[in-house]
Parts: sequence; C-alpha cells; structure tokens
Amino acid sequence: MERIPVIEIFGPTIQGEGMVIGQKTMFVRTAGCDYRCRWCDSSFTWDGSAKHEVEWLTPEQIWQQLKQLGDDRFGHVTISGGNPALLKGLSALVTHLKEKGVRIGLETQGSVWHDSFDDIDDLTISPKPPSSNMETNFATLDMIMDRLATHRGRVSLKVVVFNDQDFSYATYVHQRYPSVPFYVQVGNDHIHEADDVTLRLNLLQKLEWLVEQVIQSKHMNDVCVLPQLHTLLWGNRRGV
Ligand SMILES: C[S@@+](CC[C@H](N)C(=O)[O-])C[C@H]1O[C@@H](n2cnc3c(N)ncnc32)[C@H](O)[C@@H]1O
Ligand SMILES: Nc1nc2[nH]cc(C(=O)O)c2c(=O)[nH]1
Ligand code: SF4
Ligand SMILES: [Mg+2]
Repeated sequence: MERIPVIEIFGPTIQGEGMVIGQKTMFVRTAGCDYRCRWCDSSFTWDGSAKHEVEWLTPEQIWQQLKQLGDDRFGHVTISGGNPALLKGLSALVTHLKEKGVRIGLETQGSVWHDSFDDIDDLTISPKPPSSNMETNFATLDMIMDRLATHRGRVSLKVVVFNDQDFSYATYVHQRYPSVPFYVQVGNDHIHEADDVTLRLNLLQKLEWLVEQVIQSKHMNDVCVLPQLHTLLWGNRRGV
C-alpha cells in the first residue's frame, strides 16, 4: 500500500484560513516542500527540524489516527503541508478518505499539478508573493487554473500579503484569474512570538492595513480579506 510522509495529524479544530474559514475539520500535515518561503509558519515540514517526527503512513493508518483523535466528531479533513501535491501517494489517501465519506480540503501553492485535485471538495491554491523570496511559475499556474476551470468542488486563490509589493502581486494574480474566488490573507511576520496578546495586536493592525488597501483599490472589488483565525485564537502553537 502507498505510504505518505506525515508530520502531524490534529483536530478536530476549525479551518482558520480562506474560503471555508470556520469549517470544523481535522488536519493531516505532510512533510516536504518544493518552496522555502522566508516566512513559512510550517517550516518544520521541510527544514529538517522535525524529521524525527515524520512517519510514513498508509491511508488506513492515517484514517485510524484521525478516528482516534476525532472519533465521530468530524466530517471534514484538510490535507496541508509542506506541499501535499508532491506526493505520489496522495491519490490513495484521497480515495480512502472519500470511501469513508468525509469531505476533503487541500492546501497547496500551485507549483505542481496533482490528479487528485479533481477529487478535492475544498481546494485552495496559494501562490507566493515577493516577500516569500519565491518566484511564481505562471506557465505552471496557468495550466493548473485551466485544468481547475471545470472542477466540481470549491476552488479558490489565496495570497498572503505582508507589504505593498505583495499587494501588487495579489492584484496581478486576481486580474490574471478573475473568475476564481480570491482571498487576501494577513501575513504573520511574528511566527516566533510566544505572547498571544502581543501577537493578536500585531495581527489585527496588519488586518486593518490590509482591509484599507482593499477598500482603496479599484481592482479589488470582488475579493475577501481574512486573518488567520487560528493564529488570532491560539497564537503560534503547532497542531491547532
Ligand atoms: C503552511 S502552507 C502549506 C500548504 C502549501 N505549501 C501552501 O503554501 O499553500 C498553508 C498556508 O499557510 C500560509 N502561510 C504560511 N506562512 C504564513 C505566515 N507567516 N503568515 C500567513 N500565512 C502563512 C501559506 O501561504 C498557505 O496559504
Ligand atoms: N486551524 C488551522 N487552519 C489552517 N488553515 C491552513 C493551515 C495550514 O497550515 O495549512 C491551518 C492550520 O495549521 N490550522
Ligand atoms: S509553500 Fe507553503 S509549506 Fe512550502 S515553504 Fe511556502 S508556505 Fe511553507
Ligand atoms: Mg498553518
């Protein structure tokens, strides 16, 4: 049976980001990423610092852990990472979860296509702005968004914004794919802050700034602005 590298499984919690914000869900976080975003809040998935926590699990083993944690208190599972789209074994996991009757969300940056995207109920594509130090391959992103044009589930684009340059990038991405529901998300540049009160204050100031940018932009009349709700609630903790 196909195994995939899993770094953490947690929940039930709520989806703290993007188009299904607030949705009760479990999380399966896979290891490994093709990007190295400067501000990645999940860098332990790729920087080696948690490599001893990686377990290569079969879909059934993942399901057993989900059941152990969530029992009958969940009906939705979000797969994130790292970049889950890198994993050949993702298809088997998605098929298994569907057989169990749960709805599936997936978070990826849109750098590679995976056939299992077709079977995801809530698919978030999150291209990375200049502050990440990553460069978007728009030929690849075009191909992905093209294939998703006939997707049966919910698809959205979500760009994290830290500064003016990122906001310009977000505007560009929205204009390039105008028919795709578009979200801008507050960037957390205090990912090591341990004091939740300090962090909240900082994030709310950033949110206010981002809302103002959207209000003032004639190109952003049909976008949603969101914070990371889980960070506002629970700070920089892992597994929430
Ligand atoms: C950790 S990533 C994993 C999935 C995939 N690699 C991606 O980037 O979309 C999940 C989401 O967290 C966002 N994210 C990562 N670091 C962040 C930060 N410091 N502030 C706000 N959002 C962040 C990413 O942009 C992405 O939308
Ligand atoms: N509650 C909660 N919501 C999230 N949405 C996206 C997350 C991620 O790290 O991919 C995430 C996460 O780590 N926790
Ligand atoms: S693409 Fe996602 S997981 Fe990878 S480094 Fe960037 S934010 Fe982190
Ligand atoms: Mg996160």
